Amino acid sequence: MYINKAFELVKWTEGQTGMNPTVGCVIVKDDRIVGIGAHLTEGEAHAEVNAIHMAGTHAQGATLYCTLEPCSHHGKTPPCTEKIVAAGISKVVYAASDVTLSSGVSYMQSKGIEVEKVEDDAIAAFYAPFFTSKTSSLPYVTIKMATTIDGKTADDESISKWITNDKSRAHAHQVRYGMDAIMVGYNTYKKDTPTLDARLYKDKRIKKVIVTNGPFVLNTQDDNDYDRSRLIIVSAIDQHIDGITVIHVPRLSPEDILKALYNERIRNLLIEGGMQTIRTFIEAKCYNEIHHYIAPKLLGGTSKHQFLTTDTLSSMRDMTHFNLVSVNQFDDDVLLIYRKA
Ligand SMILES: NC(=O)C1=CN([C@@H]2O[C@H](COP(=O)(O)OP(=O)(O)OC[C@H]3O[C@@H](n4cnc5c(N)ncnc54)[C@H](OP(=O)(O)O)[C@@H]3O)[C@@H](O)[C@H]2O)C=CC1
Ligand SMILES: Nc1c(N[C@@H]2O[C@H](COP(=O)(O)O)[C@@H](O)[C@H]2O)[nH]c(=O)[nH]c1=O
Ligand SMILES: [Zn+2]
Repeated sequence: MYINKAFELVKWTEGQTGMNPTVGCVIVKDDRIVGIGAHLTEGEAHAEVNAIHMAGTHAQGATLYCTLEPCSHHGKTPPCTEKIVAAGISKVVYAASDVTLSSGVSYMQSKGIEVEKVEDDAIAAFYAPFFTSKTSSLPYVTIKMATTIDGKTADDESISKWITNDKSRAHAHQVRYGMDAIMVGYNTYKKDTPTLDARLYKDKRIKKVIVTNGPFVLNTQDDNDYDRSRLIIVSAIDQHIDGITVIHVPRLSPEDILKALYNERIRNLLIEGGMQTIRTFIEAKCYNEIHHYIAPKLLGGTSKHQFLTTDTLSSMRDMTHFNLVSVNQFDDDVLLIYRKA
């Protein structure tokens, strides 16, 4: 139960720790919370250190609950395990193992601290993108699309607002909130001038990435009211645009685009379309999850704006399989979340 309180702190501070994971920590003594802490800013104190600071002398003999295994390495700050020992904590409970760093568990145990790992599916799922990205040095890629039941993403005039209902779109904003960047193809940018923010959460931090063969020209609407520092243009041609980050990726392959975005400190990437862009990432197998919102509507027509068309039809033998992760319902809409099998 206290581990869930530590996870609440993670949800409050999600998205503000740059390349570091968001971590929450609660210190409990005699069934009373004596310290709480979160990692608030990259380069500054870790969650455990903030919680220990708050607990003061109450940390002596207390149990520390942390969403992530306490670190044991000298990074931008000293190891939390040393602070935990020095503070006199007698038990540490954590949920997610830090697979990218050497473990501090045996060090804490050697100092007489009881250490327990609890299994928590929600916390494990929360950290999976972080560790996947850190071990691959590529962003964790979520592809999102909103379609009718016949798989259409826009009408004949390329208008797509709106296929899904308000609740689905509010959920999509919640997903956006956890992202470092949202990417669309140039056609979607030209057609929609999407804001690609999590405005329901008053979030202005997420980068907006547009992929183009170039040259890129800013839409009038963006020219007037857009914070240019949020824009990243991934372009096949070298181009300079005042106040905007333009990354030159000559071949524009999904692999090269992802490497370039990781170098821009993007760990968690949402690709929102359009379907030409999504197709190149699906065909190159450059994604980790697919979020498919389906509205109970039909648009009909041929292959135009069909969410996925490919040159060849797979055989039963070599078709792509997915694992269904979850099914969510928003009034009449559904959201299916898949991962590669
Ligand atoms: N329902 C939904 O979920 C969504 C619907 N939409 C709708 O989809 C429509 C637009 O989709 P669509 O026409 O498929 O286009 P896209 O938005 O996918 O844009 C395609 C263009 O992006 C550039 N591009 C993207 N990736 C690459 C790459 N890897 N290599 C080279 N160029 C790349 C190229 O532009 P260029 O060569 O010109 O530089 C390409 O022609 C709009 O009507 C929009 O409203 C969009 C998003 C989501
Ligand atoms: N049409 C459609 C979506 N479309 C996506 O949302 C973008 C607009 O985002 P914004 O300008 O931030 O509100 C649009 O360009 C496309 O990427 N999303 C959905 O959840 N449901 C929908 O029916
Ligand atoms: Zn630490």
